[in-house]
Parts: sequence; structure tokens; C-alpha cells
Amino acid sequence: MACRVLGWAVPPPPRLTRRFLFIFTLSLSCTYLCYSLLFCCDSLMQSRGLGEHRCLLIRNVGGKKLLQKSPYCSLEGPSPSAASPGAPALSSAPAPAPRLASTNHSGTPKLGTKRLPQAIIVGVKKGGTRAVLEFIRVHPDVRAVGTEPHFFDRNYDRGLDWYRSLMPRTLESQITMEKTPSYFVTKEAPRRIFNMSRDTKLIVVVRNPVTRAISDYTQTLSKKPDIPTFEGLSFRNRSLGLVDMSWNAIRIGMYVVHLESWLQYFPLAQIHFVSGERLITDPAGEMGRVQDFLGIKRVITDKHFYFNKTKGFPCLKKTESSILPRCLGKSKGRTHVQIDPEVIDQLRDFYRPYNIKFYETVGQDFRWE
Ligand SMILES: Nc1ncnc2c1ncn2[C@@H]1O[C@H](COP(=O)(O)OS(=O)(=O)O)[C@@H](OP(=O)(O)O)[C@H]1O
Repeated sequence: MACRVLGWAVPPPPRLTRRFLFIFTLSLSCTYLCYSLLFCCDSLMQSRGLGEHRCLLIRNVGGKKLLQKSPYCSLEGPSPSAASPGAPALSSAPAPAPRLASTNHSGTPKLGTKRLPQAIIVGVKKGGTRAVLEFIRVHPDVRAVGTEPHFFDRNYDRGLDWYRSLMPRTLESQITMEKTPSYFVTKEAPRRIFNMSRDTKLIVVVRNPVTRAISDYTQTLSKKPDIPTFEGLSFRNRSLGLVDMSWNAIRIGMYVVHLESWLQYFPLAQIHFVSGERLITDPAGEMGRVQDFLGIKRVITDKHFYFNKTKGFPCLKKTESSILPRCLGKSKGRTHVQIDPEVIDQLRDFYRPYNIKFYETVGQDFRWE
């Protein structure tokens, strides 16, 4: 049989066959023994090195391919913070963290720590805040909450622990961010954010206040088709040119008025203004300045964007979670309702002094005239 296996044409003498069979069986047994020993050692090494293997994974998930061991790998944090709800802490130091690389139900490691945001996009509504958030979160050093937490306006009573629990886990090198555009016009927001951390970096996306108001109105109209006309809502007395400053859509655009409240708590250098117009015409340029302001490397460049002709806006070639191109949703970049050009002129006149004062205060001309 061995002859057949080995393909010999002429069978060898029987004594030789026996000897060969003996040697063949012996070598097979040795091979099996060596293999078993090697496999066993390998398994042992793997199980010892698992922690380290995870550490390397941690670094990759953070988006940075760092090969040195992370100090996180061997750390286990104490129990969660016992701060009472509704009593915001005075600093943004990370909460006494749960395990840094604990596992979830599926056994996947949960990486990093939930931290309070170090940078917040505080406004303005319809300025282009979603675009800035979606663009900046492509950066490996930034992690952000997708939804608007509305902590400093609607949910403040829930306390900082609740707020922190909404945040994504981050590595120490990463910046946590959120965006809630209504903060900019919330009187208490500057003080509350200051109380959380006086070092919080603030980003305000501003846009021509007339266009912003129309955008705002277009959005409301899409939800409540029965509201009065834009022209009707804009004025207390149209023939006298009395603009209704109590209407939110108008009030939000009086940027300098709201900015005063922020400047009582934060120096101007801690507030970065993004031009909503340039964000559309030159997203890479605007995002370059945002990255500089955040003190992170200029990773997001023009290579990340393409102009989508159908959408009529710049879109991302890939996102934080996908390698596929993505534009913002349907509610971003909507066709605005047609407004009487005379009303637009009246509103432009109304906003002019506010705009000029705003340019002077921030030291930038946004060219809205
Ligand atoms: N890249 C890109 N794609 C789509 N839309 C873009 C983009 N960049 C800026 N914008 C402008 O963002 C406007 C919506 O602003 P916000 O995201 O701040 O709106 S919201 O306050 O969160 O509802 C939205 O306003 P409308 O055009 O009125 O819909 C857009 O003009």
C-alpha cells in the first residue's frame, strides 16, 4: 500500500518495507507531537498577550495608528462620579471613569472615557451648524454627539452627569464636541457653560441674518403649513417699517446682541466664528480655521470634499463611520420660500447696524450687505 502511496513502480523487498513503515510511523508521531506542543505554546502566548493586542486596537479605533502601548491598557478607573444631579461641577475634568476598556454585551471592548465637551458649536440656528459638526467629526482627534443634547437650555436640571453620559467615549488625545444652536440665544447658556469649564471653546456659525431668517421660516413652514406669511410675521407695522424683534426668526439674527452675553464670560479669543457662506463656497478653508482654533492638525482639507451638483452643496467624500460619500440630509439645503424683495430690503436695512456692530466686535467683515 505504501508503495502505491509513494507511487513506486516496483515493490521493494518485504524487510525494507517493514523498516520503512516503522520509520514512517515514527516520524508521523514526532510531527504530531511537535505540532501539539507548538500549538499549545502559541495559545498560551495569545491568551497572555490579549490585553496588549487590545491596546493596539484601542489606538487604531481612535483613528491614530500609534504603536506604543497605551497607558489605558492596564488602567481601571474607580466607580462613576457621585456628583448630585443638577449641581454642575466647576471643571471639565473627566468623570471618575468606568473601566476604560470594559466590554459590552457582545464582548466588543468599550473604549475610552466619556468626557464633558471641550468644544461646543453654540449657534446659530440655520447657520450651517450641522455641516460644521459633520465635517469636524471626520477628524480622528474629534468625537461628537450626533444629536443635539440641549443641555444648557432645556435639560440643565438633569445635571452634568446626565450630560456626560450622552457623550461618546474618547481617548485622552481626542476632543469631545456637541452642537446645539439654540445655546447662542439662551441667556443662561454662557454662565452655565462657563461654570462647567471656563476653558470651553465656542464655535458660532453665522450667516446673513436675512437668509437665516428665511431659512428658519422655511423650516417652520415645512412642519406647520398653516402659519402666517413671512412678510406678515416679520413686521409689527410694515408700512412704518417696524420689524418685529420678538419673533425668534428675526431676533436670532441680531448676533451682536446675543454675543454681548457671551463676552461677559468668555474672551473673544475663545469664540470662533465660522462664515456660513464660506462654509458652502470653501468648506476646506473654513474647516482649516476651525481645526486651527481647536488646536488640532489640519487633517480635513479639500481632499475631503466634492461638490454634489444635484444637492447644490459640498458633500463629504467619506464620513467618520463610512468610506462612502455623504451629503447632509434633505432638511439641509432646502429651497427657500419666495419672499417679497421689498421685505428683504427692509430687513437688510434693519440688520445693517447690528451687522456693522457685530463685525466691529469680532474684528471680521462677513460682507452681508
Ligand atoms: N454642505 C452643506 N450641505 C447642506 N447644507 C449646508 C451645507 N453647508 C452649509 N449648509 C447650510 O446649513 C443650513 C442649515 O443650518 P443648520 O445645520 O445650522 O440648521 S439647524 O439649525 O441645525 O436646523 C442649510 O440651510 P438651508 O439652505 O436654508 O436649508 C444650508 O444652507
